Amino acid sequence: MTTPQADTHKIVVAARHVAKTYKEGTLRADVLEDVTFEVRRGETLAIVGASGAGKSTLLHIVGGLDTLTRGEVEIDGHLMSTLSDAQRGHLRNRSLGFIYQFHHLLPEFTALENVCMPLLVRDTPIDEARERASYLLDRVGLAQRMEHKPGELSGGERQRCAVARALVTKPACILGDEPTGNLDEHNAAQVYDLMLELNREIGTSFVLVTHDRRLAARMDRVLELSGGRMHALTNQAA
Ligand SMILES: Nc1ncnc2c1ncn2[C@@H]1O[C@H](COP(=O)(O)OP(=O)(O)OP(=O)(O)O)[C@@H](O)[C@H]1O
Repeated sequence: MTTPQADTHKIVVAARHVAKTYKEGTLRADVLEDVTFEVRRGETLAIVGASGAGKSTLLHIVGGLDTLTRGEVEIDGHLMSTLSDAQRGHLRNRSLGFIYQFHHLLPEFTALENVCMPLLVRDTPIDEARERASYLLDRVGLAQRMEHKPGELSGGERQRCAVARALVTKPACILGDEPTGNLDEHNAAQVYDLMLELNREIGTSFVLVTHDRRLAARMDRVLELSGGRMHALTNQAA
């Protein structure tokens, strides 16, 4: 079995010369001009940048949720552009996990059911799904909250549940768009602690978009998106 430390040279996400232009009638916005970056197995990367710089657009493209105008994206060794829609969907489900600013948990299901869901849709036997989901909920400090529905959890607890749900399939990389943007400083730091702990334990890479330079500085590398391009920043606390 591959240990988290092994194979750290493997590239799990690569964006090469990615460009994105939005066109609506005569309006044209060149949001991404030439974006290139790579993420290695187990690496944590923060993407910062001004509002409107194109961070969410980039994450959507990398996650296969939006199309690019030019360039290419490779996930876990597969070039997205060479895949059919079904294959792309399959790759996304198998290799990527997503965490958003708002948890997107299903309100009518318990925390345990929410975390089991990504495994059940892949036909994992229910007992195995429950065991894996319970383990992760325990790891994010929700062992006593598994039977609670999202409405019965605090904001921080809901976000920790979303972290467990994103990691339950052991994806190669998690993409997070302001995953703690809705939390106060204390809860945001706690969720980052957990993500970094689980990153070390499971070996899943993280690419997180954040406005918070201090949280960004806790990642292995920080890249700034500006002028439609990526710029490496020295990683030091703000
Ligand atoms: N579907 C769309 N059609 C046209 N323009 C869009 C569309 N989606 C985003 N844009 C524009 O692309 C630019 C980048 O938007 P994006 O949401 O990627 O920025 P961001 O860096 O994530 O910003 P923020 O930090 O405020 O969330 C913005 O100017 C936005 O108005």
